[in-house]
Amino acid sequence: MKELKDILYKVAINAVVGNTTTHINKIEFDSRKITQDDMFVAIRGTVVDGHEYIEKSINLGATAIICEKMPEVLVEGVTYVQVADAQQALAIAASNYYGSPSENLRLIGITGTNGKTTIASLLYQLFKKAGFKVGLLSTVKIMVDTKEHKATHTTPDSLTINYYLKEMNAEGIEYCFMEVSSHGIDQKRTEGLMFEGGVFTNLSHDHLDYHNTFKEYRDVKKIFFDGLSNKAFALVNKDDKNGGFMLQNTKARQYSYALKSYADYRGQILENGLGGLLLKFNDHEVWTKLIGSFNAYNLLAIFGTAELLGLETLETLRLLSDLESVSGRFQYLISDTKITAIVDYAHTPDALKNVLETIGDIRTNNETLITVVGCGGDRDKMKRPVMGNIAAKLSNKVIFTSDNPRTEDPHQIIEAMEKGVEPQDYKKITSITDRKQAIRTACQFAEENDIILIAGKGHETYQETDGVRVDFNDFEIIKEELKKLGK
Ligand SMILES: CC(=O)N[C@H]1[C@@H](OP(=O)(O)OP(=O)(O)OC[C@H]2O[C@@H](n3ccc(=O)[nH]c3=O)[C@H](O)[C@@H]2O)O[C@H](CO)[C@@H](O)[C@@H]1O[C@H](C)C(=O)N[C@@H](C)C(=O)N[C@H](CCC(=O)O)C(=O)O
Ligand SMILES: Nc1ncnc2c1ncn2[C@@H]1O[C@H](COP(=O)(O)OP(=O)(O)OP(=O)(O)O)[C@@H](O)[C@H]1O
Ligand SMILES: N[C@H](CCC[C@H](N)C(=O)O)C(=O)O
Ligand SMILES: [Mg+2]
Repeated sequence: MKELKDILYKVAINAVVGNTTTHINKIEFDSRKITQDDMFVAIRGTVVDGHEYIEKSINLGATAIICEKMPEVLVEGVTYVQVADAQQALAIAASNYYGSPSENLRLIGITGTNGKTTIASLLYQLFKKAGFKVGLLSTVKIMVDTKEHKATHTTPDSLTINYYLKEMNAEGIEYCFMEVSSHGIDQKRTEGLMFEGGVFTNLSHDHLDYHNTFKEYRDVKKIFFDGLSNKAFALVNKDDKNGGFMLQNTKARQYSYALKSYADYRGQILENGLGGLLLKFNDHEVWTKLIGSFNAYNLLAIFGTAELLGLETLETLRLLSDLESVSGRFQYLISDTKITAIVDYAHTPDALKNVLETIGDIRTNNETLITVVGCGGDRDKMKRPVMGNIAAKLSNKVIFTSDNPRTEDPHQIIEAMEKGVEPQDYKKITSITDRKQAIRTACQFAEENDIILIAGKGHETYQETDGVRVDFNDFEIIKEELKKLGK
């Protein structure tokens, strides 16, 4: 129980009707979860308007309502608080309700199109290895030091974020690394959090179904850096043309990392093979088990962050070489007949191109590269032909298949991917809607030393069709299928 006026501390309020000394049991933004003495925050969503559920939430016991528009009929005994932005109000209220937990640990946010999960997860691993208690909020999972919780979003809603940060406080956690998605920024999920640092990875075509234009997407990412305080640091990838843009209006101390230009944290790839990466960071050589040139960027961002957080350089370098790959991020196995199978979460054109080029770089002989890939339903339709094009161009054989069709017809998604394929690549492509069958076919095609890439679903342990999720794990399936075929 907390007093309403304490929960509303620093919330920009336009009007109040009723008593703000009333006691609130908990905060909810979904009327279906309301119980007696809760506060309901009405949010205009992408599907429905939460204002339509005000009456229902009062019937269920809500005694305080936060809304952008006052209802026409006000109920006696209920406190109504009108705000300009309910999502922002929710985030600030959530932080107040849980006792400003972000101020009691060192919170680092990682944003950008690709690399967030990799960087956040590896920073978690690195700081754990350095002996600290660490928290992680990521696409793959939420970690409260060693306790694992299921993640439903890359950046959860503000109530969930603050709930876990509070858990982290109780556990005595010192560092927390979190992914900050563009949806998260746009929906103000991270508003009111005290970040000690922000890291920018890169920006490329993604989520244009949600953000309409690339400019809008880029501007949303910048809002995160605009919001950092002068006590925070901002670390950006200078090789990305939007790196500098992110820093234009930030109050934070500014740092950069780059492989191709001069930066505070400079990197160079000395060796790049299936065995790992040999890198030079500033003047130090470091060997890592991670593979792929894009991981050189991720590792450099990690190196810079660790330095900015005060870890000792040589200790950081030692820990970097100990890091293990993140689940579903260039995760690979080599079979008995020396077929290399790689599972990767590349689900954007840029990520797919990167992964395929990376495999191209580390191929030693002329092995056949077979790619199995699909595109998710109810997501950006523009990326489908682009991904189809890239997959066909950069592989020897391609099997187009389903990712998570969600509510869409899988055949139509595959057709859209096929449309991007150039005539000279037609002969490389096969389309098999059933993902398991597609993986099996790739295994049948593969001969000794060949490489199979299964892209798009990475760590996911399900496949979603028509709102139903069935167990599905690319890595387990490829392992099984290769074994069944005696390969
Ligand atoms: C498109 C999108 O981002 N949607 C998010 C949004 O939901 P919404 O706007 O659709 O909500 P809505 O259904 O219109 O409902 C509006 C309001 O009415 C309320 N409501 C609704 C029904 C009811 O009976 N009673 C009621 O009170 C809802 O609780 C909500 O507050 O707000 C919800 C609460 O925070 C999110 O869970 C939901 O994420 C959905 C599930 C989602 O799929 N999001 C994805 C796209 C996402 O956020 N992805 C990013 C990462 C992407 C990436 O980088 O790859 C992420 O951070 O995970
Ligand atoms: N620095 C990078 N630059 C480009 N591509 C990358 C980079 N790091 C990882 N990738 C590729 O992008 C895919 C997604 O990586 P990761 O999960 O780390 O990104 P993310 O930003 O968390 O993505 P999401 O928004 O989907 O959660 C990886 O599977 C890999 O193929
Ligand atoms: N966070 C991303 C993940 C996409 C992963 C891909 N497998 C898909 O289902 O489209 C999203 O929800 O858009
Ligand atoms: Mg992620």
